[in-house]
Amino acid sequence: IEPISTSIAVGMAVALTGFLASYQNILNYFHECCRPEWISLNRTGLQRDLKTKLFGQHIASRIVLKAVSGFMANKNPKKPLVLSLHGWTGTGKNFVSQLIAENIYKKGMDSSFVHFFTAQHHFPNSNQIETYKSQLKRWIKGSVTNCARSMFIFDEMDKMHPGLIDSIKPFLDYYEKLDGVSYQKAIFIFLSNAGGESIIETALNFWRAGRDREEIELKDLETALSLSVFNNKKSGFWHTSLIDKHLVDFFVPFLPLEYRHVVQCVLAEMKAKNLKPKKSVAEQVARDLVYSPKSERAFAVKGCKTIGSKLDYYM
Ligand SMILES: Nc1ncnc2c1ncn2[C@@H]1O[C@H](COP(=O)(O)OP(=O)(O)OP(=O)(O)O)[C@@H](O)[C@H]1O
Repeated sequence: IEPISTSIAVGMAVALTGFLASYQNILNYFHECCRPEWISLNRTGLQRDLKTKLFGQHIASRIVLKAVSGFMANKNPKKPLVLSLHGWTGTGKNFVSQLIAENIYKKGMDSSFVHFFTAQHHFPNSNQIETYKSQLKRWIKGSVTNCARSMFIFDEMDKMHPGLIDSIKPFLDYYEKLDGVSYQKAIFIFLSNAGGESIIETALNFWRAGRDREEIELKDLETALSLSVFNNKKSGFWHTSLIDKHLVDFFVPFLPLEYRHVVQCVLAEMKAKNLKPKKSVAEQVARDLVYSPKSERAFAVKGCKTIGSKLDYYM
């Protein structure tokens, strides 16, 4: 072996390795991949967003921050994080999922590791359940194989076929590995209106008693989120099966929104649209919404849901 050519060959190999490593680094820098540079919790960011962007949801805010930061700080979770978000329409369930995604994934909801399903859009035909089941299972397995820190959001959970929910149950469980894949670092978020009416009832009792909304505690809503409530035909079946096996880690109640929260939503929407926030216009928009019960006008029937489109009309 000739020493000079050997040194040149070794030198070239080292240089090539170095080049490939830096090329990989550059690639990772520009192209989303399953690494901490792209996926890691910004706890301060999540805390700030929940405090400043989410209105009227002190309980949800607290639970979500604790649940997500505890889970993400755990290097070896025993099971995936499963959150079940409940409440009336337009109260912020999708919005909170978005805030979670934005503070974990650099690309937020646009991340290729965040998967969003909605019952009526993705699984519309009940006669195709078997196809949906195998597609969904394959999708979840493929995604988690690709990246353990994947997030799955299921909207309109109360409209999902029970068979489909059954098919995802194994992924939520305490298995170390399922067919060679570990799901323990994934996050599953279920959104539904189930329990919404009972949450409103509790909030209304506080309102009528002239008590501060912030005084409402999770334990006050426990009945609303209890099995007995979910156990009705309309919204119950899926929950029973998940609760029975203790697969849901946190039930997160969303309170109905009041006039003052709607005003905050309108002002936030103005800011988002680069419009100069005008309180008088925000109050006008909020005043023109429908509230329930009619006599007391306690809670906005559609929460903050239609604000975006309404604002165009008022400005
Ligand atoms: N509590 C809130 N704080 C701030 N903004 C809110 C809140 N609730 C709703 N919004 C605004 O209204 C929009 C619609 O709300 P969102 O989609 O989160 O409602 P939802 O609870 O998921 O309703 P649904 O049950 O009908 O799906 C959000 O994108 C956000 O801009």
